[in-house]
Amino acid sequence: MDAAPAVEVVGLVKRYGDRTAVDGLTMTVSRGTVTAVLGPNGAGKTTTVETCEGYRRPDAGTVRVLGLDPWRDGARLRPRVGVMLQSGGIPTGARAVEMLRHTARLHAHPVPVDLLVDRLGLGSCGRTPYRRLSGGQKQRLALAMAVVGRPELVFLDEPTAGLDPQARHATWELIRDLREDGATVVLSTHLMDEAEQLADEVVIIDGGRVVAEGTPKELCDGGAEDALRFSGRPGLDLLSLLRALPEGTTAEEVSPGSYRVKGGIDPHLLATVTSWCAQHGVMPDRLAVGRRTLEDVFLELTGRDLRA
Ligand SMILES: Nc1ncnc2c1ncn2[C@@H]1O[C@H](COP(=O)(O)OP(=O)(O)OP(=O)(O)O)[C@@H](O)[C@H]1O
Repeated sequence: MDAAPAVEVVGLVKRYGDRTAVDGLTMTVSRGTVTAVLGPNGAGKTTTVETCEGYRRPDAGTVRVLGLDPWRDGARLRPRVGVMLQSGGIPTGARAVEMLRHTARLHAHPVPVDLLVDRLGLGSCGRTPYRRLSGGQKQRLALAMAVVGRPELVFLDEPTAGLDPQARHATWELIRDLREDGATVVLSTHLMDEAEQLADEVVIIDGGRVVAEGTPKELCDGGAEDALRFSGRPGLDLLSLLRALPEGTTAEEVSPGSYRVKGGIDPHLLATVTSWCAQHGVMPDRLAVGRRTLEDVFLELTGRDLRA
């Protein structure tokens, strides 16, 4: 069997005019995994993924997808790779399920269309022209089109953006089943719970480079002593807080309005922080003690929350 990784990107550089969107990015996606690509807006996720899909040519570096060059070997890769686009590519007058049946016929062993229609709740809009579908219906149709050919590798760009919770869970189940069947899934997302729920590996991109990668557990455990975290209004007087805390404690504002206190976390320290907040009219929102969440890791690395 072909042992090449599903995706191997080495030193990728991509520029738009004098703007460098991807700046020496290196990442590997192992076969049979779900990898979440996270990053703030403008980090270079879409450019990287579009290069892997063969839509963009690298300015430097190499990209291999299933062992092939997506720019040159597009024709060989197309039947093996599913791509979910955020928009475009579908004629506006085409009827949803007809489009899906048409796509299925192009593949040797498609997933039964009725099954997909049922699982993604597309039954009610089967005869609706594409232009009349709601945003969520378009999104689900794009997902169905990406997976109907049983691809070995699927790229999903924010697959659940704008979906209601029910459709989101149906999508997550479908992604889990794809992995169960041995497919590799690369998904870009803004949703931490999506990454935490689905991803075997997480790659965090910022400024066109990978700033962290690993399993969600590795990323959350990495170098972290326990800390107390809370949110409040930005710009709290941390010197005043520190004066109330035992020596050796640190307190910082990791991003505007997000605070982290480290060192000797115990009930006494927790009480001191909440009492300081009470004295200063601060409601410590999302107060938590313990291991970092993926969201904390992201915030600490990029200084921004995912939607910033
Ligand atoms: N076609 C283009 N022409 C010029 N600049 C572009 C183009 N596409 C992207 N860029 C710029 O390249 C950088 C990376 O953009 P990219 O879309 O890859 O980031 P992203 O991480 O996918 O962001 P988002 O989460 O907002 O989709 C940004 O600064 C963006 O403005």
